[in-house]
Amino acid sequence: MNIAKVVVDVPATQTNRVFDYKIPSKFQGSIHKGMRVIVPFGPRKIMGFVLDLVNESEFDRLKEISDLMDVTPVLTEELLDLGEWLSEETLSFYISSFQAMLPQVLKAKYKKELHCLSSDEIPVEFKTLFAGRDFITYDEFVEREGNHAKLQKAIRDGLIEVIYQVQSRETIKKQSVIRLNKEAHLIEEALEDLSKQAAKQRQLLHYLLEHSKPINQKTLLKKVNTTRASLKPLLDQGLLLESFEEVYREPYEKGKYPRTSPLPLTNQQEEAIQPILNALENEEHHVFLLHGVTGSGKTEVYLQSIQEVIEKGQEAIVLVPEIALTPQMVERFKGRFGSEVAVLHSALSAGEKYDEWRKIQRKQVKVVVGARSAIFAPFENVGIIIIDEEHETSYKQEDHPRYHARDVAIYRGEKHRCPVVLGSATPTLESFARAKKGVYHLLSMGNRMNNATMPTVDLVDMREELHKGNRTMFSIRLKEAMEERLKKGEQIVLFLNRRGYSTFVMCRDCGYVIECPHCDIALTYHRKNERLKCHYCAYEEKMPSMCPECESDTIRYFGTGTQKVEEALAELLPEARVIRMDVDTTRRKGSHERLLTQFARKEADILLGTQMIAKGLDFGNVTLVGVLAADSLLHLPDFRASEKTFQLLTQVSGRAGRHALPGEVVVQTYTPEHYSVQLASQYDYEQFFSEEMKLRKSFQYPPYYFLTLITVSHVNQVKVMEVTRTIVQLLQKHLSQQTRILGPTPSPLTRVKDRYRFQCMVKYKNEPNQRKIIKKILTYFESDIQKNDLLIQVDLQPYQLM
Ligand SMILES: Nc1ncnc2c1ncn2[C@@H]1O[C@H](COP(=O)(O)OP(=O)(O)OP(=O)(O)O)[C@@H](O)[C@H]1O
Ligand SMILES: [Zn+2]
Ligand SMILES: [Zn+2]
Repeated sequence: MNIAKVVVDVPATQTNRVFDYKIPSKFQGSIHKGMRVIVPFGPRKIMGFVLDLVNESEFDRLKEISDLMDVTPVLTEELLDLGEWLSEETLSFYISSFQAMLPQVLKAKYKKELHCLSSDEIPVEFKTLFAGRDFITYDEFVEREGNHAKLQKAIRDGLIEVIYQVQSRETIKKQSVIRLNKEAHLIEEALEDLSKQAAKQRQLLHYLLEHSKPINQKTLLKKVNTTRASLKPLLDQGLLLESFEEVYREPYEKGKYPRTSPLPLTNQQEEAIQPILNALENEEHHVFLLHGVTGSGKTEVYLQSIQEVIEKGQEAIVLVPEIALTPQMVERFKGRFGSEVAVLHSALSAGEKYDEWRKIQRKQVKVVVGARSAIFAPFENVGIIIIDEEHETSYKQEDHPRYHARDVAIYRGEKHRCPVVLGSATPTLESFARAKKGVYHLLSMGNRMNNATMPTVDLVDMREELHKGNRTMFSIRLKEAMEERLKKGEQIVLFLNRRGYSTFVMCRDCGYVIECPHCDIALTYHRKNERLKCHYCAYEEKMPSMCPECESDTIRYFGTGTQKVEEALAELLPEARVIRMDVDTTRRKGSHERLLTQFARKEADILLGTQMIAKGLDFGNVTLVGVLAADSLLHLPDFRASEKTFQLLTQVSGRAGRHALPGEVVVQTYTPEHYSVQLASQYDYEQFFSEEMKLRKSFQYPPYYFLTLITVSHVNQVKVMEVTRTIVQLLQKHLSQQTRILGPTPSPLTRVKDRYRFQCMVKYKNEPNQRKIIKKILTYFESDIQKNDLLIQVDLQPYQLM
């Protein structure tokens, strides 16, 4: 094999294919599929991935590969195949897909260098700059000289050449290790010769003689309570030897987690796990939907399935939502499987992530627990893939490649012939519908552990509070319930949904929300021209000055933040100790963990937070959960608004009364009659499912229809409108009659970073040629995209409609 097929690091339509490169003889036999290489491309050198090795090329005069970046492949053959599939599925560039599967540090960095070709002839100012060196970095030129015209002339005159160097960002952490460099009797002799004053040096030698093992320098210095200064002479005399050895950056301390063993399963856990174990045994690919109420013990089912996988000598991938990847969650996996577990979490530093990834790549671990991108873990013998809280929208990547981790999981599960388990108390309508149709295998756990009752939910109508003259954000019911808990020393979780405030308009008197007459979603308020707009169909109207329903003038847009709640709490219950958890208080590394530990140690009475506290927390002493504004999600311009509200209310309620003490939930709402609020308060998923499905059917949304969202953006508004209109016309011409194309209409975010955004939405049942057509449309606009900074984003299966 002397020719390599390479995908190059240039994300553009013309370069989105493989290029053939000759393998120079010095690299013959050492280049393998899945390695990163450096190749000449136009005037520069860039990074590329080797997809295949062949003997023949249809092109002659091939350029040669310049260098290798890896010793062993970073992508397995399975992942290479997956990357190609992913690009086709999501209409992304191959290079973006491959890079999405790898840790950030494996992305190439490009550095420009100026090389001096003739030190005699270069102008004098360059002579001083180069100061006799063959080359300098471009950065140094910018800093010290910066005259581009002169540089360009020197390049034209052939005196200076620009060379692009591809660099790897990988860094490997090394630590200094100290060992004896002579036999024991020689060291003892040396000890006798040491001067009396060199007490610390003597201690060092004694210590190493006693322990006779190489030791980490830091540990050694600490043990002997000294510094490098006393070590240095011993190294210089050759009595001791220092070496540098690779270590992993360990974000999670070893041995910190007490080991747990499998719990005897309850009957319903037993029934749920059996089909999974059968699939494992028969090496069959099935997708299981584990529908288990909060606190039903889903995690134990995962753990014992994984146990089985490990015993078979296989590997497990577990996805949990980013915000649920709490220390508590990590502990449950590390507690059971110890150092067999790698954790991939966005809060880790780039270096830590790289090290965790290498443990997987080197097969030093058997389990990876991580957020979305952990689905690309380079295991080669996957035995199970688990997606916890499968309804979470963070499993969809909102950037190139726009993939959903569930789809990737199922694709990999098929390849490895292994089960995929989707778990949730509130599955997505898509998944539950598939389970009902028998595409997925439904496993149900309807009871909590030890048949603990679900907490009772009180719906408090905030309109009535207002009528009673209570204008605070806490209802009388919630206030009393909190006081009661404070007295008893029990704990409270207060939940506020931060997202989507101030966008929809609601009457505070009667709870009326203004919606689009055609789309069943709330209209969005635009402060600038005082208008309400629909972001699906371009319908708009004037912001009314009084409620169309009850003629009250208290109609206004809606919203409040956690900080405001904290202040209000301090006034209402001055004696309560409050921990606020939101993006602001958890920005620093480790702060998330610190706050939760404080709460677990009962150093606070109230945990106040956003989405972050809705998932996965398991505190026995929490007996009250308060939801401050249950409606805030309900009126987002998103057809999934009701589903999201139902999910969130169920998850938040699930935090109360999980152990011995019974729980209570107080939900404050302006629309207590809404079916998603009502049914969440009754824990009636099935009923919610059937109500919501009816609506989806009549308004033609998923899971009955598929959606494609195309968003166009550019600095020139007229251009954006024109391009979007053309796209709509092309789609109308080439897609089938039954397919509906909505738009062009301004995107909900009409301008981002000075770029205007327009969109159109395709609703379809069956469009086998859609990808091909959209690809053609993209090619049609290619030169505008390349030269005029036009951006066309295509999202097949959009989750984020804002
Ligand atoms: N077989 C068992 N025997 C005893 N205790 C168990 C068993 N299985 C689970 N538990 C305990 O029950 C509690 C709830 O379980 P777990 O957190 O796994 O539920 P879950 O279904 O994942 O809930 P959520 O969806 O709310 O995260 C945990 O404290 C767990 O340790
Ligand atoms: Zn509309
Ligand atoms: Zn009203």
